[in-house]
Amino acid sequence: MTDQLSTREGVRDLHTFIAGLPKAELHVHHVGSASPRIVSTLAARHPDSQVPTDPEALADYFTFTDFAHFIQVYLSVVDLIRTPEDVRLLTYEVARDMARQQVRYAELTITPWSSTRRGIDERAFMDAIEDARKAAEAEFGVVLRWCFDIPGEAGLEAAEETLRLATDDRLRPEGLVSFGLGGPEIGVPRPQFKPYFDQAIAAGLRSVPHAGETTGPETVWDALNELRAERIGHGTSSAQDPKLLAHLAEHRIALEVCPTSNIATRAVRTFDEHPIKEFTRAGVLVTINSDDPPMFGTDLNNEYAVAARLLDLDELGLAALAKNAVQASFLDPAGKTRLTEEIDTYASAWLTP
Ligand SMILES: Nc1ncnc2c1ncn2[C@@H]1O[C@H](CCC(=O)c2cccc(C(=O)O)c2)[C@@H](O)[C@H]1O
Ligand SMILES: [Zn+2]
Repeated sequence: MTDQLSTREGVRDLHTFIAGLPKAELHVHHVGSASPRIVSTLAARHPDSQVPTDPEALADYFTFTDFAHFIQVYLSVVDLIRTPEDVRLLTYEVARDMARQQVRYAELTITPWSSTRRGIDERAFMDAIEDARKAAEAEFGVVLRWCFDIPGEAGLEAAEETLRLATDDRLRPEGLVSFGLGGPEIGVPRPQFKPYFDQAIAAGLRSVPHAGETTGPETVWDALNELRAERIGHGTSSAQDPKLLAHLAEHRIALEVCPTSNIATRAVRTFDEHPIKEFTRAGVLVTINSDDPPMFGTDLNNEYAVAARLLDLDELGLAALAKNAVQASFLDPAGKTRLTEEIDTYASAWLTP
């Protein structure tokens, strides 16, 4: 641990630095970002729901025994989103929470199939997220982009439908940049989704599947070779395969690392066993993300603090991590330059006595 982190003053300083650091987030789920404040509002609209609204009860409810339990609880929150106005409220309020953390740009993973299959009109769904995106940019200064993901466990019908929602010219939202794959990995082999990723890529979307979160490095290879992944969601088990690490580093395939999520879902036992250090040592482009922050009792700022501890980083190291996310993002080149400069300006002002 650095001297700076080992003193109380140093920790506070580093936390203050992180809180003001302009950031980009690449791996964060729409429903998984519903804070207790948002959950309470939605639950008040739909009082028959099982989800507790009291923050203490909610913290208990969001304690998971394993990944399957996490998905079960996650789906109970999905059940709270029943109308286009719920979709708009969730999206807009998530952006408000991001702005409070100085997040300037976020690629938010949305599972549209979960909402349309529950009866929300697809056109109204797209209008709701787009309306929230525009309002969030104008009012909070947060630029949002969408990743539509296939809920893998729901099978090929869900894949087909997600592809249609993502590529039909009459539906495809302006903010959509990428195509993903989420949910459990065990028993859900990645290669079966190849035709859907091929078509999404042909339609101009970028490939960003989850892989290696709950299964081994072969799933990450499948994501690369079959789904032509440009970034990997989690990729935690890549650390078990030195050839894979070298491949990721050489091809600048970024990992979307979500440390607290990995502990909360029991994908990794303890923070000290988290492979993030192996990734950076191998020269892999590491980005820091929060995944489903309120469900895991975290936020993006806390994930940067965790990374600082695990990687022994000072302010410049943290600024470099923030710039990794900009580099690995699907922002246009001018947007990347602007945000990178904003991070550099912030760090130099902080470090200038
Ligand atoms: N850490 C994570 N790692 C992986 N995924 C994560 C993570 N966090 C959140 N997700 C989300 O969970 C969804 C899964 C939902 C799902 O499989 C499913 C199955 C059957 C029915 C339904 C339904 O809606 O009725 C949904 C994924 O699409 C993804 O966006
Ligand atoms: Zn995720």
